[in-house]
Amino acid sequence: MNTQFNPTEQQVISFTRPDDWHLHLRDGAAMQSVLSDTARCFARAIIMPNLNPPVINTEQAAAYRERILAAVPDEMEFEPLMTLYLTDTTSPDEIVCARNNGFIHAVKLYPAGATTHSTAGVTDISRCYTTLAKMEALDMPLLVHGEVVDPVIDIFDREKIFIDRVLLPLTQRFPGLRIVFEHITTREAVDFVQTTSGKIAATITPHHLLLNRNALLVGGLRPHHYCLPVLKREIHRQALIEAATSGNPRFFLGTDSAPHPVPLKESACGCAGIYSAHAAIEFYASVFEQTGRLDRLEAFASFHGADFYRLPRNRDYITLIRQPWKIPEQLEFADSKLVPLGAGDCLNWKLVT
Ligand SMILES: NC(=O)N[C@@H](CC(=O)O)C(=O)O
Ligand SMILES: [Zn+2]
Ligand SMILES: [Zn+2]
Repeated sequence: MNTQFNPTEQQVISFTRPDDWHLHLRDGAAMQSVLSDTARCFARAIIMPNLNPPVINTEQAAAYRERILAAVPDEMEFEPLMTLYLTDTTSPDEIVCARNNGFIHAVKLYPAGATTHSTAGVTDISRCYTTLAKMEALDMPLLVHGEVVDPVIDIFDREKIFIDRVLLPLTQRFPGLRIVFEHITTREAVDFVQTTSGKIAATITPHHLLLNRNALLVGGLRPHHYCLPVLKREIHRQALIEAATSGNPRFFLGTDSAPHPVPLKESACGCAGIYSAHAAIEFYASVFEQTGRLDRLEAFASFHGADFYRLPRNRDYITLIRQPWKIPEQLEFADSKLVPLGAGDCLNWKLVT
């Protein structure tokens, strides 16, 4: 670690307060222990609905929103942007209800069995066509966990194949539907988002920018680097870095911060999910700095997502200073602990709070 002062290096960055466009807050005591990590930095976040049981209607989303707001520490401000979990039986009327409610900003598609808490997800997208048509008509965005669940498809190919089998046909059938391809992990996903004529954007996580699959598998199995979609080869990580730092407004920040307690990660069958909220903006800053594109961090973190969701950009600012600090090995998580992304590592940037 080089902590010597280098006068040619930028020491402070200030920019418009960012939002997190993909976040798992969980519920109850678990939510209570992670919420301030997000609220210290982000003004708003798109809240994933994969609770157990999932958030499938407007009433449940409104109640969840109230629980989140009640858990925000007094000295912080934070706006949860709610989503509904799409099922085979979500009705067009439910979309109308969600749209009229005003707090619901999107509907999330989990292919059944694709990821954590997705058993109630969609078994066949054609069952949702009338509901998707209503979303298109009411301009309600669809958020997508983009992986096929076909057991014969290799796990490293599940995103790529999802594009051809599901996403491309979906954009052709519903050209007016706004879609966010969540937590993209492959060069193919980057290419698709860049070139499609559909109204598509994508979120990119800090862990997929920082790590390739060696971080999961070399030198021993590292369960805290296991997430879905699973980490990919270095060429894919490079494509994601290029996309995130390109200035293209179709790419924006979404941490997919997904906390799980240590015993469920360090297990014979460990859960998918990486926790990054404790240092999210600092992780992104280090990636953008390494690429020589700190000047493009603000647009990626604070403008592109708000513009896509047609929400006003935030008006206040955050400041990061160059101050090396060590990420804790563990954090409290309800009555357990979690191991955060970068545990024990040093970060050069620190958010001033
Ligand atoms: N990303 C993950 O690996 N896990 C997420 C679910 C998801 O976003 O797919 C979770 O809820 O734990
Ligand atoms: Zn997902
Ligand atoms: Zn997620």
